[in-house]
Amino acid sequence: MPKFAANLTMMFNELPFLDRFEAAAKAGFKYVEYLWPYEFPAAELKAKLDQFGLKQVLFNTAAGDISQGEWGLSAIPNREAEARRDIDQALEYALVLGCPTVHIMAAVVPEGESRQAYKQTFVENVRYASEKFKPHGINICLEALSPEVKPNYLLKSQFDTLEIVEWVDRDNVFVQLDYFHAQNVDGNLSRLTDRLRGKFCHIQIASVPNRHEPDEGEINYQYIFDKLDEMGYQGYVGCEYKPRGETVAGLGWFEKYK
Ligand SMILES: O=C(O)C(=O)[C@H](O)CO
Ligand SMILES: [Mg+2]
Repeated sequence: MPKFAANLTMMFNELPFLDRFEAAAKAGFKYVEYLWPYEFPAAELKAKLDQFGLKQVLFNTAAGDISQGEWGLSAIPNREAEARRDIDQALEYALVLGCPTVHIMAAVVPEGESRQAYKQTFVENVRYASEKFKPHGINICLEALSPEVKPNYLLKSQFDTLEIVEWVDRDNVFVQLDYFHAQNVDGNLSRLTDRLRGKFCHIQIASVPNRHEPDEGEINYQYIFDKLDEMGYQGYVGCEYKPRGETVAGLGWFEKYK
């Protein structure tokens, strides 16, 4: 049965962020993920995890200056020093939080820039991170984002991500298989899951097209969850969706998994 993680960035927005840990635990979650921890001291977040018996299973490297359209620095040529500081910071947080996986964000590729140069830079920074994280048993995942969500992001298709993972060629670097983006770009989710077998270490879910709870829309998630069980998938499934309304009211789908 899948191990579901509440995404505290997207869910429980009725509450201030630091109150979402208790809400997630009360709703029956044992695991949490969220995009970025850096607004808070790692020790404060760890105390929240411990207070409510939660395990942190994923977070991201810093996004850069979102107001300037940045969405990750690790693929931007000539910004390697900043990217590697972000990677080092992510490692510090992962060690305090006891988090097994970090999503290294790539970058948006501005019109006219060389995608190949961005890919090369990303590979080199991910290899740097792999070496730093490996002694601590921490995995890295890389994620494709659909253009409707993040236009011109370096990774669009799951096969863009697979190309980078195989190019990096390190045993602690994997695909972050977000079925919302995968359905929007690649489709054919069952065959895609088979093709990525052994290459993904973290999954995220949301309905398509509205990115709500997984109990609506065009993806038959029960079929996907059963397939993951049959494959023996042992990772986590991040609930990275925007609740239709009040978060707990939308958790009927989750009842049978508690
Ligand atoms: O946008 C997503 O789907 C993600 O999982 C990243 O954390 C942020 O782009
Ligand atoms: Mg995602």
